[in-house]
Formats: sequence, C-alpha cells, structure tokens
Amino acid sequence: MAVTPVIVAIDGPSGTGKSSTSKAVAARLGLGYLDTGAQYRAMTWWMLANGVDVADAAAVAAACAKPSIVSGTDPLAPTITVDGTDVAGPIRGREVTSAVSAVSAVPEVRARITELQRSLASETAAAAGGIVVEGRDIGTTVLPAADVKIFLTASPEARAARRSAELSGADAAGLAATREALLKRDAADSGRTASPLAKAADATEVDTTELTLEQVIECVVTLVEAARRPVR
Ligand SMILES: Nc1ncnc2c1ncn2[C@@H]1O[C@H](COP(=O)(O)OP(=O)(O)O)[C@@H](O)[C@H]1O
Ligand SMILES: Nc1ccn([C@H]2C[C@H](O)[C@@H](COP(=O)(O)OP(=O)(O)O)O2)c(=O)n1
Repeated sequence: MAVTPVIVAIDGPSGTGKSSTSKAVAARLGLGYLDTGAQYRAMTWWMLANGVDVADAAAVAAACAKPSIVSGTDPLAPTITVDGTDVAGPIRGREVTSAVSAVSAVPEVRARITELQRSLASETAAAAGGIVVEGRDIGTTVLPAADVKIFLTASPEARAARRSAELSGADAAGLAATREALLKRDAADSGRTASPLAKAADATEVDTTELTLEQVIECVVTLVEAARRPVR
C-alpha cells in the first residue's frame, strides 16, 4: 500500500532541540530533512564575506539574489554550500550568529529563501516520501499546509545550558552570556515584521525542558506516524 508524502514542520526558538529532533525523526522514518536556519546563516555568511553592511537592510536586499545556496537533504549527512563552497563550519561561528537575525529580518531575503524552501520541500517530499523542515516560520508561512506541525519550547536556562555545552574554543562563552545572546536573538526573531518566529494556531506545542532528546523524538515520531494516511 502506498503512502502519501508527509510534510512535517518543526519550529521554535534556539536550543529547543529542533535540529537534533528533526534529523533523528527524518532518519528514523526515512524522510528528507531541511535546516532552514542553515540557509539564513549561509546568506549571512555570504553578506559578511562580501563586505555587505548587515545593518543596512537596503544593501542586504539589493545583494540577496546573488549567492547560490544549496542544501543537501539527507538527514544522515546534511550539507550546505554557497556558490559551491562548503560553509557548514563557518555558518556556526559567532560572527554569523550575531548577524543572522538582522539579515533574516529583511523581506527580500525571506522571499528568496522561502521560495527555495518550498521548491526543495516539494521535490524532496516527492522523492523521499516526505520531509521534516525545521525553522521559525515553517508552520505559519513556508508550509502552512504541513501534515504535522510541532512547536518546541524549553526554558531559557535549559536552552542556554544546551548551547553553551556545544560551544568551544573561540566561540566558548559563559552561561550567562550565552543566555543573554540567545534571548536577544529570540526577541529579534519574534519581533520582526516579516514572518516572525511564531507558533501556528494548529501546531502541537512540546515543552522539552524536562524531556530527554529521545523522549522528544519518540513524541514527534508518534505524531508523524498518526498523520500518515495510507492511499487506497
Ligand atoms: N531534550 C533535550 N535534552 C537535552 N539536550 C538536548 C535536548 N534536545 C536537544 N538537546 C541538545 O541541545 C543542543 C541544541 O539542540 P539543537 O537541536 O541544535 O536545537 P535547535 O535546533 O532548536 O537550536 C544540542 O547539543 C542537542 O544535542
Ligand atoms: N525559518 C527560519 C529559520 C531561521 N531563521 C533565522 C533566525 C535565527 O536566529 C537564525 C538561525 O537559525 P538556526 O535555526 O540556525 O538557529 P539555532 O540553531 O536555533 O541557534 O535564522 C529564520 O528567520 N527563519
């Protein structure tokens, strides 16, 4: 019996477990995976590498059609390139992290990246039987007809502890500084006019503060399996 492709949207603020949960759910169910934050980070990396002033929205808007951003959708080996260069490492650095909210608030940037996301989601879903797409506005704007919508939350303390455990070397910062930077980015992402971070009215909210990653994965897998309808 065939099953229709399933589209899963996972949104929420930083450090709630979107990437780890989405990758694991996609791998377990044999679906594709798209990290939309990586696309905004890649656009930001390109702006910084090309000397565009990220505080100048008009300059960012004028340049944002130039870079070619390509995402690989295998959850076991996700990739991201800009004009053919692998940027998976540099896009996680502090410089990009502190500039990404400004770049992703520019409507022209969002229009371009949203179009990329929609075409990649439909191509991948058709080829892989479905896709898990994670970000900030997937359930509200990018894929409002998604079959499953999840909004992950966690306390700022838990999120800061998770993030600071990941950072090392030049990017290492104290827990308090990490918490402050994370809340500042949340406020910018939630407060922007163009497609802000928000829970869709029909999304299931999962507070991950007291859950293990495995428990969150199980919860999402159960919701996706329930939504998969056999085609007769
Ligand atoms: N429920 C959880 N409990 C403990 N640690 C978690 C949980 N979910 C995710 N993590 C860890 O927190 C960090 C941030 O998770 P990530 O998936 O990157 O979050 P996001 O994509 O929402 O920013 C990762 O190191 C991940 O392993
Ligand atoms: N769908 C999305 C995804 C991310 N963004 C923006 C806002 C976020 O602060 C940045 C980075 O997202 P990313 O998911 O990589 O951030 P974290 O890993 O959660 O720290 O991109 C967005 O505006 N819309």
